[in-house]
Amino acid sequence: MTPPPYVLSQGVLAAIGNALSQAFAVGIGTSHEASKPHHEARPRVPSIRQRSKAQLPSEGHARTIVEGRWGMCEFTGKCANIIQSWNPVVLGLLDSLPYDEEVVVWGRRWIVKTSTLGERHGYGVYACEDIIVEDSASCRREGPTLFPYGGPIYKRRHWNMILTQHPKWKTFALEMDTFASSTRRHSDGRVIDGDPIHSGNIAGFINSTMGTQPKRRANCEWVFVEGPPPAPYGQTYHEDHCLVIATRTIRSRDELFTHYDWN
Ligand SMILES: C[S@@+](CC[C@H](N)C(=O)[O-])C[C@H]1O[C@@H](n2cnc3c(N)ncnc32)[C@H](O)[C@@H]1O
Repeated sequence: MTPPPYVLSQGVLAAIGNALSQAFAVGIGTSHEASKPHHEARPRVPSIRQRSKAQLPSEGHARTIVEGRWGMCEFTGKCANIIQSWNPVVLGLLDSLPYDEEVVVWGRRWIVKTSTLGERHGYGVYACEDIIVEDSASCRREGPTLFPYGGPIYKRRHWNMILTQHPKWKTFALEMDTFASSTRRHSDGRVIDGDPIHSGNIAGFINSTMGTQPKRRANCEWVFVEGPPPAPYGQTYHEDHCLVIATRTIRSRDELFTHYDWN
């Protein structure tokens, strides 16, 4: 009888681990790992030897390994389609997002630097030019588009599976499908993994007005848009997308704030 996986010898497990890590050593977009002083050290995916017994492949079920946000994620075969390859440039985002340096994203100049909330709250996004929202914009969502909220898109239940494997990840996940059920296109809600370190997602650095002292006023918000982003960005890549929209005039050197529960 074949022994159950939990009695495999350490040597066999180590050999499997080595083979797998050679085959799938490259994570998605880790190019600016070096310049992230405000971020916690990224927890490395444990080697197979360190993993709990429950995460080892079950008997008779083919294991598929796919690239995760950084490092590897493992899933059984039926979940192998969860990862969409992500290239920030396709959506007009930068493949590397420097700090303290002006960048141009979607035709406007921005800088990512320490937030006005204070160093312990990390970075924030600042405008480097005025962005005028006309009083005549009757609906706040008619304001100018700033940039997309970009990153690989997962089904909610698959994202939850990834998180159970990586409980220490600081996540920047944005729910795409929170709008009314009558207009839902997907039965399973989708999530954008907007980690700015790995996806060039500048929107991931926008801080919340929640609990701020003195009170900050939101000057932008993220919205769901059905259909692909405007040309020339992500035309064929995206079925739907999320955008950050200015909701009131933003002056050069203003930090962007929106309202979300960051706790
Ligand atoms: C989407 S990130 C924003 C970018 C973040 N400052 C960074 O450097 O990664 C959300 C995180 O920023 C911090 N944050 C955002 N809004 C905040 C607020 N109003 N007060 C304190 N911390 C806040 C919290 O640590 C939160 O988990």
